[in-house]
Amino acid sequence: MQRNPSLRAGARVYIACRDVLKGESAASEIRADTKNSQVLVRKLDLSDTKSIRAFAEGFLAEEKQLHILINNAGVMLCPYSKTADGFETHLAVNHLGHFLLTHLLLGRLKESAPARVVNLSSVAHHAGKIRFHDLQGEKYYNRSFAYCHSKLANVLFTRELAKRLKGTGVTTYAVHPGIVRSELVRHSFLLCLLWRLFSPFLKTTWEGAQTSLHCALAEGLEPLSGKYFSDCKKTWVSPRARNNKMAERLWNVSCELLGIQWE
Ligand SMILES: NC(=O)C1=CN([C@@H]2O[C@H](COP(=O)(O)OP(=O)(O)OC[C@H]3O[C@@H](n4cnc5c(N)ncnc54)[C@H](OP(=O)(O)O)[C@@H]3O)[C@@H](O)[C@H]2O)C=CC1
Ligand SMILES: CC1=C(/C=C/C(C)=C/C=C/C(C)=C/C=O)C(C)(C)CCC1
Repeated sequence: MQRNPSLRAGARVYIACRDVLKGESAASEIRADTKNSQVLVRKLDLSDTKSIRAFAEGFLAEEKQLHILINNAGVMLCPYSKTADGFETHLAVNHLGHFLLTHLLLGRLKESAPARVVNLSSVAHHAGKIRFHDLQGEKYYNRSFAYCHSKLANVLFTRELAKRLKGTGVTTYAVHPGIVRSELVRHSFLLCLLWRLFSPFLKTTWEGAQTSLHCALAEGLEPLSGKYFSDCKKTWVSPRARNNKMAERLWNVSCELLGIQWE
């Protein structure tokens, strides 16, 4: 696949990011590469519900259409911390932030249907559990498992969202991008070392983007809404990720935590 396919197709793309300077530098590269000037950078800090609401408000005022939402941002192996809203950081950034953002933008996605929501998960979801009795990790915290739990939440969110979106023309997919040579390992000295040593065997960021792009752009994926993809193919998920009761409970708890009502 070529670089930046949706931009080459003439789409307007928003880079929603916490570091606007970093976003602008990426946007300049993409503009130069695609000759499409329609790359816009906006501030979005997924660890802060105020920032998510401000981004969504600005976006909805600016844009009458939204066809593809890629919930890509993620953090891994963070030392224990809570966000301004009082949520454990992995849960907040990797799950609740995307959950709230999708909720706020869903009306526009429905109006623009056919439309798609792509949620970045991970093979790490296999080791995840939803610890409803201790969602904020106050009783027990392990930073590797905290990441795995949040990535399971991404698969369960995708599953429940697909169920609720049936018949709307909006479909959704969960993605494992592969093991990618990115900055995700920044909090672990050991993984930074492994990533360097094994760098030639890891996917490049370009390769890592292909499954997300496939789910966002490939024709005929609508019957697979709610499924999990790796290497551009529907792939097996863990038994917990197939648990509809767990998906529904996580949905309800997420709404309660965020103080939202999702019909
Ligand atoms: N790399 C891999 O091997 C794998 C990655 N994944 C998933 O892929 C997705 C992309 O990760 P990857 O590109 O590898 O990792 P990177 O760390 O390179 O990219 C993650 C991005 O998320 C952004 N981000 C982090 N916190 C926030 C926040 N609070 N608000 C807004 N943006 C934020 C980062 O912003 P900033 O640039 O400012 O740091 C960064 O741009 C993640 O969801 C990850 O879990 C899944 C499986 C394997
Ligand atoms: C042991 C080992 C590796 C480690 C892989 C790990 C630890 C991957 C974790 C990936 C995660 C958690 C991705 C994010 O979701 C390498 C570097 C592949 C090289 C071969 C030896």
